[in-house]
Amino acid sequence: MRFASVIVDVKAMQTDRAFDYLIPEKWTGFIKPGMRVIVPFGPRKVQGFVIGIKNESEFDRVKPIAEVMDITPALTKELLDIGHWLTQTTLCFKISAFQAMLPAAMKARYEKEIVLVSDEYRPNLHPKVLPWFQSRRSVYWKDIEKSDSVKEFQMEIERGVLEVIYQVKQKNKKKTQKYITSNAEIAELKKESESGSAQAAKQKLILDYFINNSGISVPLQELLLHLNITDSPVKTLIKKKLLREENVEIYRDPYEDRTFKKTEPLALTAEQQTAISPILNSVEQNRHDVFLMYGVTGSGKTEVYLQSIESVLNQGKEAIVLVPEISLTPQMVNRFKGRFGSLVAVLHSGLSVGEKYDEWRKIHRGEVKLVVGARSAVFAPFTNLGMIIIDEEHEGSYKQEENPRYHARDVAIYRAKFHQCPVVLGSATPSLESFARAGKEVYQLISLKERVNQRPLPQVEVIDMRDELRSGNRTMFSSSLLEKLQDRIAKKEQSVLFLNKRGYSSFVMCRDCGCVTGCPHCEISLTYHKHGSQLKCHYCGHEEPMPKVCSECSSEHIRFFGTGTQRVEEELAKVLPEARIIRMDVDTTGRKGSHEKLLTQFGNKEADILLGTQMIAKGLDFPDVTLVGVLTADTMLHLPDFRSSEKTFQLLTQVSGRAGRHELPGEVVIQSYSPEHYSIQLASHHDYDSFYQQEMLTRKQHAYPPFYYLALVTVSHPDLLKAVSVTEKIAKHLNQRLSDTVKILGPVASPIPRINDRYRYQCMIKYKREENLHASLKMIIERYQQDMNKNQLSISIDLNPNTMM
Ligand SMILES: Nc1ncnc2c1ncn2[C@@H]1O[C@H](COP(=O)(O)OP(=O)(O)OP(=O)(O)O)[C@@H](O)[C@H]1O
Ligand SMILES: [Zn+2]
Ligand SMILES: [Zn+2]
Repeated sequence: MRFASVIVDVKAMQTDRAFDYLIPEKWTGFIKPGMRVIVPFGPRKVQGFVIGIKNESEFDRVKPIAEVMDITPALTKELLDIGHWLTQTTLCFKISAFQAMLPAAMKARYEKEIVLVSDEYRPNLHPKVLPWFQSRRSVYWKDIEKSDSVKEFQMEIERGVLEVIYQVKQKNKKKTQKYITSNAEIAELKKESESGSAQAAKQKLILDYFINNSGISVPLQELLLHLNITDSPVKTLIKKKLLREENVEIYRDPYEDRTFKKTEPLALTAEQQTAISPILNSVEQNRHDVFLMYGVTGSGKTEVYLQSIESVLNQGKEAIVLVPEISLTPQMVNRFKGRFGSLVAVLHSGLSVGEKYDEWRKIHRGEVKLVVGARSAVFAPFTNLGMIIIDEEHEGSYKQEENPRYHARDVAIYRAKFHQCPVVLGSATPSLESFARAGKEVYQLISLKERVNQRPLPQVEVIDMRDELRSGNRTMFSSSLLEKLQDRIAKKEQSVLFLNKRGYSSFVMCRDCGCVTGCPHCEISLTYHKHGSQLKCHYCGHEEPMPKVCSECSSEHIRFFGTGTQRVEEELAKVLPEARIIRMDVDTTGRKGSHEKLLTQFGNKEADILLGTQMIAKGLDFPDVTLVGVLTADTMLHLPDFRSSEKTFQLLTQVSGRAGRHELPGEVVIQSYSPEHYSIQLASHHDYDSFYQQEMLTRKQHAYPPFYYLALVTVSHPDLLKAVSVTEKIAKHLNQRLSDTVKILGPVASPIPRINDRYRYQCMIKYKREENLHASLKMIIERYQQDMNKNQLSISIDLNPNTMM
């Protein structure tokens, strides 16, 4: 008898281990580690992952597996191993780790179809499989499941002649395309071709094509284009039964209606050449190195990525490129698709569940060699990885803020060690952690200090907005910025206006009593949305109409403050009526494809000014942009977050980097209420090195990363006293168990003390090396497991928190 060790989908401490299940006779040899199964668990049936197969079980009453969900393993051995590692390093449940590595489409139970990959494989199908495909190309798995041929099917799938497709229910039906195949022996085609009359010249052309490419199945459109013919001779040949047409399902390719102009590798500049050579070296020698490519904005990092990837693909290996969600702009995608065409899969949150799954399938089947994607693309199921690149490596979004709370950089390095291949971390403003590691030679530092062709970095002017106010300017545009905007319009050049929205939004305040309208469920002010004149809570989703009078003092002098992009757009229209403006924010980019449409319009010079939030800060490369204006540089500076200076510096450097990237020189205007702050001053001088020195001093002084590691325990409960008392006990427990070198801060209220009617308390642990930490934190979860299951208590543990919020 054979048994499977299964991790079940029940998220609790007691069930976070493998359970034994009997493998029914007919599934013996079929079930493999990495497959998902349905198993009985208590009175219910739950999903689970098989992590191992064994001949014995130490238990005597072992229940059998009820159903098999996969036909080939969903997770490779490597990914299973990563799952175990994630469990240990992020303290998540094993099941959460495994689920995080699969596309959403595979998290649910969908109908499975088995599809013949190509008609040419039909004659060679296994005799037990062949009858199913005699006159069809696809069969439902639920029909096969009942037969005695499951193992043969599995073999054929592993061989790549059959494919499993999960039918994700979608509004739009599957897409199909007409394919043309020859329907007769070559000899017959030849006979027809030679007998042809003059008016059948077109037919001869087609016949010769199928004679020379025997067995080919070609999309009709492609054939017509290739031979420069209409479809009527094809139809004639189909009527003569010499050809046959068939509708074939095509992938839902989100980029299909786009043509990508093929690009060739550029001749590298001397600096790029120096930068790429250690990377190529590492690729050639299959060595695991981590490179930190520190290159100023516009220094041509992307070209270095592209040519590094080329060397990996030439070796027959695969590569992963991670980019932050927000900079996964069409411009960025175009650069990879333009160079590597259909070898590229793209994964990001803008795709539908079905599209994501289709992209994932291409990776799983080995049809693509490169994936460009956001954070979770680091789990792409490649088996022969040759490189992982992380662009904008300093970005906070590489850290997942829910279980498993992993950082993509750590996963990338872990995978690259396994595959003995390099990791390239790229940024114009590396995170302090990474730069410090490069300083200690844990990472190899590669520097690109100049822009391509020695183009200068833009001139930056910092404006003190308090002075503007004093001199009577009450608008949100300093006179200098306004002048420069006018100048650009006159010269037919373009400008980018950036509004830093994070940590700052339009709130409603009573001018008589100063009362700010807050969310009734969260300790945070409501945000004003002009559309529908609504107030919304960005944490719990609560909505209410804009009040007419103050709820405290009944005054009618109630109005909204702050500068949303809509407000800026309106103000701009007043001071610069002639300007053509494109606004990009969550409201204008909500619909699919609108993001891209707006950028294309801007690229076509249909507007003078691109106005937007974070989403325009990165990755954009427009030749005629010669002015960048930052309206409010300091909105992030005062957030209760030890990274606020670093984030401000990074953001200002990135936005400034959008100006003057091509022939025309660029200029930047930064408006601020605290212009003397070092992160603003040093960003305006493009001085990363000094910023690094200064910020490291502060971090050292206050015992923050990279000098100390952090762990954050957040406790929440509807009852304030309960939240406080649990946090107190946790702090005490940690104090007793951990060494004296550890600093434990708290309990204190979280920066947002209440969300969704739950009070939040936290306790922060600062440590350098602490053997006992993981075990002690695990004990906490065990201790409170019952309370968490039954009494609405929630405890979250974040090792390496990215924000303190
Ligand atoms: N060797 C080269 N020769 C000519 N042009 C180049 C070369 N390398 C890069 N470029 C061009 O220089 C511009 C800037 O390069 P790229 O966008 O790769 O910089 P980057 O370092 O990735 O910038 P950022 O960090 O600001 O996004 C691009 O338009 C790119 O096509
Ligand atoms: Zn009031
Ligand atoms: Zn709320």
